[in-house]
Amino acid sequence: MMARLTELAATVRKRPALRDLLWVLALGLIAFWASRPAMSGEGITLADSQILGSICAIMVAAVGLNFLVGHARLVSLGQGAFFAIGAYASAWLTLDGGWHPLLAMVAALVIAGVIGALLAMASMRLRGPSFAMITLVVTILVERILVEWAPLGRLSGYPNTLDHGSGLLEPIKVFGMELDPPLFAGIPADVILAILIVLVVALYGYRNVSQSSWGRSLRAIGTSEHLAAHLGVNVYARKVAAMAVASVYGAVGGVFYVQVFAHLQPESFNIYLSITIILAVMLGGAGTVLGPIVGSIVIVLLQQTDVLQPLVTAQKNISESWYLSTPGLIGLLLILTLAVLPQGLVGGVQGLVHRFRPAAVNADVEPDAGAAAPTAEAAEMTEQEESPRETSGEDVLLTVRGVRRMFGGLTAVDGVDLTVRAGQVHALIGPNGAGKTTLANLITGVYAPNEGEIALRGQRIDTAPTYRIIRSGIARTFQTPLLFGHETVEENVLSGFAHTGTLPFWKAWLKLPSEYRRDRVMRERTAELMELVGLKGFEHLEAGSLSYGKQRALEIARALASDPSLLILDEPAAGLNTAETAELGQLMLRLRARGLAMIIVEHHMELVTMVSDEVTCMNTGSVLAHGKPAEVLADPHVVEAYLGVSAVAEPAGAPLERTDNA
Ligand SMILES: Nc1ncnc2c1ncn2[C@@H]1O[C@H](COP(=O)(O)OP(=O)(O)OP(=O)(O)O)[C@@H](O)[C@H]1O
Repeated sequence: MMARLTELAATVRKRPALRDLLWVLALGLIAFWASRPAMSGEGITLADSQILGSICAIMVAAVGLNFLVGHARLVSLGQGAFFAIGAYASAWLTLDGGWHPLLAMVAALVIAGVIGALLAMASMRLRGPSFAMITLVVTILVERILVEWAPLGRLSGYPNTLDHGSGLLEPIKVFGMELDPPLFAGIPADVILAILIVLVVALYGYRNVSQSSWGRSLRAIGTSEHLAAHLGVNVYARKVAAMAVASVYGAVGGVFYVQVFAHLQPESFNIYLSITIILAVMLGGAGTVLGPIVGSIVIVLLQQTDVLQPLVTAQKNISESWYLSTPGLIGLLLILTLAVLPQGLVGGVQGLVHRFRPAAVNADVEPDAGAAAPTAEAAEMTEQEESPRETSGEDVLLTVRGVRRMFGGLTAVDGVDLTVRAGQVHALIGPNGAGKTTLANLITGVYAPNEGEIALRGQRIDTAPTYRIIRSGIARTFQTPLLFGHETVEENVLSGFAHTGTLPFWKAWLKLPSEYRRDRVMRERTAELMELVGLKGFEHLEAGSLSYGKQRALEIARALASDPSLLILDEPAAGLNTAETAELGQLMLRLRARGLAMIIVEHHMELVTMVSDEVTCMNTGSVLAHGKPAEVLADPHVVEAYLGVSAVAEPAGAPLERTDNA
């Protein structure tokens, strides 16, 4: 029985379409179960309909906020403001504008999305507390506008039959069905059903996005914007889009609210609403798919039912004057939960599952055999690949001409020339502070040169932003590995595909069949890359749990996922032991054999000698020597720059040892 269940689970895991279908079915069943009291003969009580409606409204707003807070790590205290915009705009357009209610609802979402995007454009250069403060101010501002702007003030207490003559609105007619008068409390049965259907659709799209390359791009932004740009993501545009999407989801919550409560008053949309939504995300587990869903249910039940009443009574029995009422108890429970489970309820459970999973998933991997060396298949692949290279070695891929970069009074790179040919490895060496990393940063657009030109295949790239340079065929790794530490090895490699930067939101949301196909291709390629770099069997481990050597291999696999024509490796051997360095050398030779051009910034001279075709030595920002590895490493000026002593005192051609960063 158990074996069958495990087999079944494995089958489901391997079939994404089946898994997604089961997810939607499960959601649908829960929604159906939740709507039954409302649809039964007697009907749902007003109180229960409002609890259910609140759960739906907070849930949809919370999953939208999760894009910002959980994935992109942009803490927004403004989700309540977009909730309010959705509620008021849909009510106002229906009531005062005389719009068809459905059209008014759609327009309300568009208005919220546009306001969200404009706010993002104005504030997205900010991060951390500054961004949170801006969103807090927006929440307060929106509440004040609702209180003080006369046309909206008239909506308070809606439906106000005296002001609007709208005692009983016409039913909404949709697909031949008639929904009971909208915005009118007391007859909410089919309104609840409609809300549940919209909720299931919204959650399905939310899950699709979270698990897609679009979701990965947000997590990349949350980890490091520098990294995200090097994965081909237009960070600014993606943050604006994420804010707009989150705002629309917030507004959907407001639209739900209006339909269920049929009552608008500004106090319902103050800062506590924003706090409730963000708490739902954090309590459930920011960044997880299920977290905000679970968090919303828990927080609304705690706030709106009397589950905590026995605790209040128990305290009162001890002291009539000193006790915590429901809001105080909710606060205390939240603090305790987050103290025990900092990743939230769902995040905490997932963390536990991960802790026990590696042993099972990697039971077939022998720690040292599988871990330290590429598999036999990879070795075989290597032999085939190490046949003569197809590139001529004469095709110029990258040219750097007279590039200069200054930081204040310091010239970090001073008139450097460099040529990298297709399929060749070009090593950049030089003592600490020579300007090597700055040159790599100039090539990938982190800095713009003050003077000079950089061109890839003859096309100038020195004025292009990083994400465009990456998309034109350059990939890189970093001096200190930049990985998604809490995500699996496989997810890290998947984030390297160009799709992370180019997938449109609507395609991620809808997840059309073409996306399933693309996902399968990316996963197959990911498996090949992991085998190539010696990470086979590590797919499901957390990247942060890998050894330093494996982390560097993972960074290389991720960089290779974009299928670059030039790979820049910044000190790939730093922190590796001798065996790991030798393995890295073998990997680089295999990549070179495949025709991949590389720039390697490195201090490890054995590795440089082993893999490079040309070497450029920099010192104090300038090129000191350039040529074949043996010539450059034996150059007395290079020896002197490294050892800090006159080369005359050294025996000619003495092997150069690293003196720094060992
Ligand atoms: N963003 C920056 N702002 C100011 N100074 C910088 C910046 N980046 C680099 N520098 C300076 O530019 C010089 C060159 O630094 P760079 O990191 O390029 O050297 P490097 O050759 O890569 O050294 P290492 O081998 O230690 O990595 C150093 O003096 C450094 O302090």
